Amino acid sequence: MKCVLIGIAGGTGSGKSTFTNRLKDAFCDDIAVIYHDNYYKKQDGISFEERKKMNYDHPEAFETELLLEQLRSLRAGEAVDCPVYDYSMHNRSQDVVKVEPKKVILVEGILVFADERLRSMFDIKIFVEADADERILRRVIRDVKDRGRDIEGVVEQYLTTVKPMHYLYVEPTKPMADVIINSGMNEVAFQLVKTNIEKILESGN
Ligand SMILES: Nc1ncnc2c1ncn2[C@@H]1O[C@H](COP(=O)(O)OP(=O)(O)O)[C@@H](O)[C@H]1O
Ligand SMILES: Nc1ccn([C@@H]2O[C@H](COP(=O)(O)O)[C@@H](O)[C@H]2O)c(=O)n1
Repeated sequence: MKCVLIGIAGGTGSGKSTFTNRLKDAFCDDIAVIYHDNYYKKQDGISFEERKKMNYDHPEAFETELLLEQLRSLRAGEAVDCPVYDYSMHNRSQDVVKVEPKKVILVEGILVFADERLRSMFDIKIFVEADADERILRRVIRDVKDRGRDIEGVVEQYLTTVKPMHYLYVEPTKPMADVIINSGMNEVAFQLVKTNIEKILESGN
């Protein structure tokens, strides 16, 4: 079975997960979805207070080697146990999620195009963009509602690490994408990608 890997990158709050989850809802178990965030390095030996202060927007924050290894396994037709990240603890949880090999695999994350080894595995590269002010406003609401954060902490983290790392590592990957979409809610972009995936799933390879 030929496996098609689709990378979905973009800044924090741009709408990557929104776009990815719409595709997942459309195709359910016919496709696999992997989130780079689940591959943030394990930080068991560091206190919660220390973990809180770490830079989570630098490529070194991720165990990308494990993601590469698991994507190779999936391409070879083997199921993998993906790690699961707990944002409220700033650490990996004890859980794993079994992901079965599929003909189409979506890989989503802020930095999935920043690592050349990962970038070169993608057959299709999509970048979701949104203005920085919209992204941070969405992030404040999401982080407080869903990720156990307070407003002061979100603002401090944004100014010290998220914003500078975005311009150093995320934004420069935008021109590397095959397609740049202006919103995770863009219906035309969604239909184009959906049709493409349908064709891949219908093809006999
Ligand atoms: N175009 C949009 N308009 C309004 N809200 C949006 C839009 N895109 C995403 N959101 C909301 O913003 C938040 C962050 O979006 P998300 O898709 O999780 O971004 P990302 O995965 O890129 O960080 C979510 O609560 C989502 O519902
Ligand atoms: N412990 C952590 C780990 C990551 N983050 C932030 O998550 C952002 C990436 O996820 P998106 O859904 O927003 O793309 C990234 O910008 C990290 O700063 C965190 O806050 N805490």
